[in-house]
Amino acid sequence: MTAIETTALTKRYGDTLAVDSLALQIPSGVVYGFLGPNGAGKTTTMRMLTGLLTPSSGSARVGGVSVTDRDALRSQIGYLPETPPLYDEATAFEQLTYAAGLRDLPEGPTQDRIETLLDDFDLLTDADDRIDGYSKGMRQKVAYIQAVLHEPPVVFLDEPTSGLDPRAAKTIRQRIRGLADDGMTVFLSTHILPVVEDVADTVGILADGELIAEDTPDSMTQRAESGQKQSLEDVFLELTDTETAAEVQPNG
Ligand SMILES: Nc1ncnc2c1ncn2[C@@H]1O[C@H](COP(=O)(O)OP(=O)(O)OP(=O)(O)O)[C@@H](O)[C@H]1O
Repeated sequence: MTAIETTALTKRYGDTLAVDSLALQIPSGVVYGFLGPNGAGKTTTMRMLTGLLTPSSGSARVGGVSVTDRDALRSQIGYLPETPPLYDEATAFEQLTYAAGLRDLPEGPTQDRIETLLDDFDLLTDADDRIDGYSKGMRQKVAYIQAVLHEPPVVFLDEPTSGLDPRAAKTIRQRIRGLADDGMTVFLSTHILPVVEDVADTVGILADGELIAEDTPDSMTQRAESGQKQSLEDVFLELTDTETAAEVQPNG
């Protein structure tokens, strides 16, 4: 089944073409690494795919639901945005219980699941403290749990390891892989390329709102001429270097 499908998806902000006729076909059960330089249009794409921003033109379906059908979309997706929506005055327990309530999750099993997830991220002993006393990494952990609590078929993660210590970052990496292995689809945007190299099944590179490359990490990093491997970072820098790109233009 196709988890994310976009057709000529486009977003303009005045004269700025932020996303330009994007065509994606992402099957269920994969981790899709969505890369691009600053300002490439990644956040704009994710906001359209999560129903937070109306496309200027084109269409998109997530979990079989049109992104314009926001009510139906809510149960299909989880979203960890760059700036997580948390209530500073709430404790982690309260925040997650509230999020579960908004989604009508059954109380008993959900409380157990919240506790298990908090424990997995070493947060259980802090779970009754207010979020305004949390470090950036602790907030990030709560926001991640909130995004996956209802086990949505498709989850969008924007820089999920931001502010996390190496152990917590490793836990998230393993979980991302685990989610996909359980059949969920993970749309992952990050500037930390080794994370993508490690967990992604497919990598898409966006530049100036256009998808300029899409392949498996292995194929992308295999040098066609020499047969040698290069890093995903090298590939990214080569593909998104506008000066190099201009140099290889015919007659350029
Ligand atoms: N609300 C807005 N109003 C006007 N222009 C915007 C708005 N949001 C984004 N843009 C512009 O759209 C383009 C894409 O921005 P976007 O935030 O989607 O990029 P990004 O790939 O997520 O960047 P980053 O990696 O820096 O987070 C940029 O040129 C940006 O200036």
